[in-house]
Order: sequence, then structure tokens, then C-alpha cells
Amino acid sequence: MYQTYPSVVRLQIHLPDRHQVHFRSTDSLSNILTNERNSRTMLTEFFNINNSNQNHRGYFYTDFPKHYTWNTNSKTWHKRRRRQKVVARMYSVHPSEGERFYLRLLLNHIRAPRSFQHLLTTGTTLHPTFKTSAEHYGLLEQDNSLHTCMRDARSFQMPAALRSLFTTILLFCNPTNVRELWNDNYSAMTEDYVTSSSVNHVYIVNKLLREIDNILQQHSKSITQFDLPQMSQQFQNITTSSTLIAEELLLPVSTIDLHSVSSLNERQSYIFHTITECARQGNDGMFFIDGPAGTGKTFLYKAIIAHLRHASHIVLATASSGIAATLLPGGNTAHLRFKIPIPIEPGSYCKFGKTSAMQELLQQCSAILWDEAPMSHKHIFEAVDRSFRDVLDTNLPFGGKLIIMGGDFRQIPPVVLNGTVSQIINASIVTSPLWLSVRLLSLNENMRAVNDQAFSEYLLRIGNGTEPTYADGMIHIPTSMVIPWDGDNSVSVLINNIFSNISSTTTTYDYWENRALLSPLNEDVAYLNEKCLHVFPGEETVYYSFDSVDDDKFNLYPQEFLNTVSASNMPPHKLSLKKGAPIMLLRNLNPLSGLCNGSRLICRHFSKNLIEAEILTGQHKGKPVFLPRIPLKNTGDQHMPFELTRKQFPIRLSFALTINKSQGQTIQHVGLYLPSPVFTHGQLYVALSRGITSANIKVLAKNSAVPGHSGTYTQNIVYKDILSKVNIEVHLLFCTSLQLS
Ligand SMILES: Nc1ncnc2c1ncn2[C@@H]1O[C@H](COP(=O)(O)OP(=O)(O)OP(=O)(O)O)[C@@H](O)[C@H]1O
Repeated sequence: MYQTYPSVVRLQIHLPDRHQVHFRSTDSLSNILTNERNSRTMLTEFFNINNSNQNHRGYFYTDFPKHYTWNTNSKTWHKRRRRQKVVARMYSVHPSEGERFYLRLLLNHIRAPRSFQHLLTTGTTLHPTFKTSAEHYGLLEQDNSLHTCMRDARSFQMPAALRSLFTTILLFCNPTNVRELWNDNYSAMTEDYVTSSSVNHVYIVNKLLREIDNILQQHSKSITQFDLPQMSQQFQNITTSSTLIAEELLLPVSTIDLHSVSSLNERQSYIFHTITECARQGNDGMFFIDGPAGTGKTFLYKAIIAHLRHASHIVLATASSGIAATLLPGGNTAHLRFKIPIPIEPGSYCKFGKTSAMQELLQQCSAILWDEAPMSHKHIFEAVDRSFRDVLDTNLPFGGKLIIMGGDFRQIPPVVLNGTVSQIINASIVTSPLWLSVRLLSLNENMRAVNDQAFSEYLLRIGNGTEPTYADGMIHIPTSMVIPWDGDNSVSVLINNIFSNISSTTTTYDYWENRALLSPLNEDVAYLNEKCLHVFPGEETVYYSFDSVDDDKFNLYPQEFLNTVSASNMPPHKLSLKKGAPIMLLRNLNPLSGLCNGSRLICRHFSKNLIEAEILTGQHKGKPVFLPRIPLKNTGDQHMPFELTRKQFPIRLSFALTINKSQGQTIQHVGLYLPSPVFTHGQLYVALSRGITSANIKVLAKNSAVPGHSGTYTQNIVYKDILSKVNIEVHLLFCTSLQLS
């Protein structure tokens, strides 16, 4: 390490009085023992500095050498005079070393500890071992965590939420003793089934099994794969296919959506009648409802779905993203609904066969709706098309089914990891042969910003890439929307602007649903969330994840390194929350119940192994749900040479969201934070078009000047190749002529 830069400091780690002492062979034993210098180590002296309150900033042990230097001769720490880059590491300790490993874990998570005893103390309790202390701090997983999770959930007496939690545990948590979990929770899970004394036990067991099986089916699993009681013959005869079909037929039809038909605007009405007539006559066809953000695509889908379901048609409502799926009645992600393989390959097939329940459901359904289609890779549509043709024994596109795709090509395109612009364009459905069979239907009236025409036109110019650009594709942001950049201060101004009275108000669903900060990058979103949580009232609860790498026999990846790993689809190692704070789900736990990747919720109650929350948006708004910790893997991350398993609650705070996650939502008060500009097609457009009027949108952009021009500017990225392939302008004319004729 000699002469390396930055310098590397190795920090001693030892149990009380178990440190190494160096002495000469001629030294007497009593001298060695009585020499005070021999009792001093880097760790004990770190404690001493903390005791003397010199470490008033509360540095961790591993941060300490950045501010203090170690003098080996005097065995003392001294404040650094000059700032210098230093990397400090504690010696690594294998978990098999027991107490020393747990001591190290505590030192990595507790700031400025004053002694070993301090590390062993939580509140007024002095723990006998570092292990129990670490357990108490929530740094170690308890053996019975799933049982305590279910036990805590039972106390809320919400049987439906408990059944969903039990199934989530089966699906994601690999429980070792399923039957014991079942036995312990059976009564609580069926509390609401027992409506009269005549309902018999066999019926209740089977009803519960059926309900659990229905949730499992969404994930291509079944109760037969778990150690659960067998379903009786009578219930088994209700086959999965008939259950799938019955479920669709029994979906409630919203009267609001039914009545909304009368308020459709002219183009919406034209498309509504074209599609519903097609379904009524049993015709096939591929439609694409294209419309800029806010033109009422979702509003129209809901009217179509309600009308067809009311007439006893089966309509499979799906979407490319979880959040868009939760906005549709009975919506599911296309991935789960059609069992689309991950990763997708050019020749992939979906994971259902000719004799599957899915095949029977497809036979029966009158239409398939697929929202946010431009976000999905063309190989996904091609796999679904191939599978439908196969199981329905026909060579017609999508097996001759009526497909209604929708979305906006001005918005976020498919994600291609490290992809070039041409790879991203090439991933779009517009470059698939399927696109040739598509009939485009366009909407053009912004119903979201209907009362702010100038804003609506500005948005469209941004989306189409026709807003005048200055150097490097920079476009002007109207002064009324701008918060001038002034570092951290201006971030607080932005937060106060969007979340007015955040520190004092008792906030409602509407408050959270109508407000969000947006930013392109995850790290900036995390920064905003942290700042918001800081000013949000209430006591903070912290959950640490348990991180591991499979088969890491030689401890190549120490805990503190794994804890620093962050990925867009992973919760943080240190998850800080407060009651009443908004959060976002990071996995599709139970889409049919509104628990999708991207669903927004509000925290209500925290236990060690359970979070109780309420759904904030979409069809299931207000529904209580339980969330367990689940092991999450960072599969598919090409930047990492190992597969990390992080056991954590699958959530993040959601005062702030990435722009990509906000797509599809109407958010009245939008705060756009751009410490760096947007990086892909459609992002600026998606962010700004969440709002309903320019008066409620605030933009904070760094480096936003254009030489020679006054005002604030930011980059807008539009891949015009995608838009020209859709040929939107030409098509608008086509639609107008159809209407006029
Ligand atoms: N015909 C209509 N009458 C009244 N309100 C409407 C109508 N059409 C749409 N809206 C309202 O306009 C807003 C935007 O509609 P919607 O979310 O359906 O647009 P979208 O095209 O799906 O937007 P995005 O592309 O951003 O997802 C919603 O609040 C919706 O209720």
C-alpha cells in the first residue's frame, strides 16, 4: 500500500481485550501486561475520541481516518491538518468468526460509539452478545421473521390483506415450513368467510385454497407446488380455465366508466364506436390508439372496457407497465397476463400451451387491450403474436383476436440497456412487421390541460420536437415555471412549492396523488426523497436490508460493500420511513389487487418484519395491504460480476419519482428537478405533461443558460425517426377525413 493514492488505512477490529500486542522476546510478561500503551488500539482510541466528544459530527469507524490520522508510535489519533483522499477499511471478518463478525456489523452501522458496552446497549438494555445487539438494531435477520410477520399482520384483523400477504410469502420468500404458517394463520385468514354457523369447515378450507391459487396463477404457480392441504375433488372440478373465465366475467363494471361514454369528445367517440362495433361483430383486427399525453386514452379505454364488459364480453386489460395496469379496471401487466419470458429473445414464445387455461381464456375473449404499448420491446409483441397464432391454430396476426394497443410514441421508448439511439428505435414496435397490420386511430385534444391551451400547445411542440432549439437541443422553459438554480436552497424552494405545508398538514390521499417531484435519475430521486423525509413530520423508522451473494465462500464481497450497491429495481440497504409518508412498490406482488411495480402507497404502521400501507392510486385506492421483506435479486445487471440478494421491503419513498415511473399518471403539482438534463427520448415531455396547467409546474434546472440568450433552457430529446415511422401528422389528416366523411 506504500505510496498508493488515495492512501488506504486498514482498521483494526477485535473483541474486548482480544487485540494483538507486539513485544520483544526479552520483555517480561508483567511489563507487557502493565504497559498502558499495549492496551491501546485503533478501535479503543476511536472509542476514546468519541467519549471526549471530539467526534461531534458522529463519524463511522470507517469514515474516521478521513478526518483523523493514526500515529503508530504513540498509538493515538490526531486531527488531520490537510484534506486528503483516504480509503479506510476494517479488516474483513468471515461470518463463521461469530462475535467479531457481529461487532464489525455494528461498527458499520453505529456512528461514534463510545465503547464496546455502548455497542452492546440498545435503550436501557445491555445485551449479552454483539449478535443479540445486532439483532436488536435490525441488522440481522431473525430465524422466525416470517412467523412474526404473519403474527403482526393477524393483529390487524384484515383477513383479505392477510391472505394476500400469505400468498406473497409463498411466492417470494421461500418459507421452509409452509404447513406451519398455514396452520397458524388459517383461522385469521378465513375470519370473514364464516358468515353463518352452517358454513362447514371443508368449504372454508377449499374456498381459501381457491383464493390463494388464483393469486398464485398470476405468477404461473399453483397451490400444488406448496405443502398445503389438498383441494377437494369438487373444488378441483372448477378448473383453472373456468376460474380465469369466471373471474373476467365477474369483474365489476364501473357505472362512472359506463356513463362516461356520453362525455367522450368527437374523436374519442369515433374510436369508441369503431372498436366496440368491431368487438360486437366478433371481428379481428389490430388497432393502435395514438394520442399525445392527456388526450384521454385511458379515459377512452375505460369507457370501451365498461361498455364491452357490460354486454358480457371478456376484455383482457393489460399494460406494459405496472402503474398503467393499475389504472385499468381488472388490469394486469402484459408480462404476467401473457406469461412473457424474461429476458425476451427474437424467437421467444410465451409460457402457455395449447391445452392451457390461457388458451381457453383467449378463445373466449372478445378483445385485448394493451396500454403503453410504445414502452415494450417489439420482440415482446412478436412473442405474444407467435404464441397466440400457435395456441389458437391460425396464422392471423395475434391469432385473429381483436387487439387494441394504445400509447404515445412521444413518450418513453423501450429500455435497451446501454443501447444506442438506433438500437432503441429498432426496438420499437413501429419497426416490427406487425406494425404493417396496425390500423392507427388518433386523439389530439389535450383533456388534461384543457383549460390551458397555450400550455397544451407548448407540450405538443416539445413532444413532437418542434419547439425551437438553441445550442445542443436546448429549449426555452417559460419563466413562470422556473425556479432559479441556487444549489441546495433552491431544492428546498422546489420542495416547499410542491409540498406546501408538508411539515404541518395532515395529508390526505388526494394531497399525495396530486403531487410529485420528478427527476430523470434514480440517485437524484433518492436525494429528493431523503430531503423530503427530513422535513416530513414524525419519527423515522429505519429498516436495514440483509445482503448476500450466493456461494461467496471466501467472503470476497464484504457486507459493507454489498450494502452500498444501489440499482433502479432495488430498495436501498438503509430504508428510512415515516408514518404517513408516500412509498412506491418495486415488484409486481399482486397486480389484480393493485400491487404492481410502480404502485404508490402510504405507510400506516411499522413492525420489525411487516409494513402496513394503503394503496394511493388507481382502481384499488384506499385498500389496506401488508408488505413483508422479500429477497430481491439484481438479475440482469451487466455491470455487476455477481448476483446480489437483498432482503428488504420491496419499496422506496415516493415524494419523488423517476420520470419513467410517472408515465400514465395525472399529477396536478409537478416539480421537475434537473441537476442534469434528461437523457432519452420523450422524458422531458412525459415529465411536463403530467401537469394540468403551467401554473402548477415548477422546473429547477442546473446549467440552464444558453450563451447570448436570457432565460432558462434545458435539453429536449426527441427521436424523430420513431415519430416519422408512426407518421402521426399524416394520420391525423386521415382521421379527420374519416370523421368528416
Ligand atoms: N372526454 C373526457 N371528458 C372529461 N375528462 C376527460 C375526458 N377525456 C379525458 N379526460 C380527463 O383528462 C385527463 C387525462 O386523461 P387520460 O389520463 O385518460 O389521458 P392519457 O391520454 O391516458 O394520458 P397519458 O398519455 O399521459 O397517460 C384525466 O383526468 C381524464 O379524466
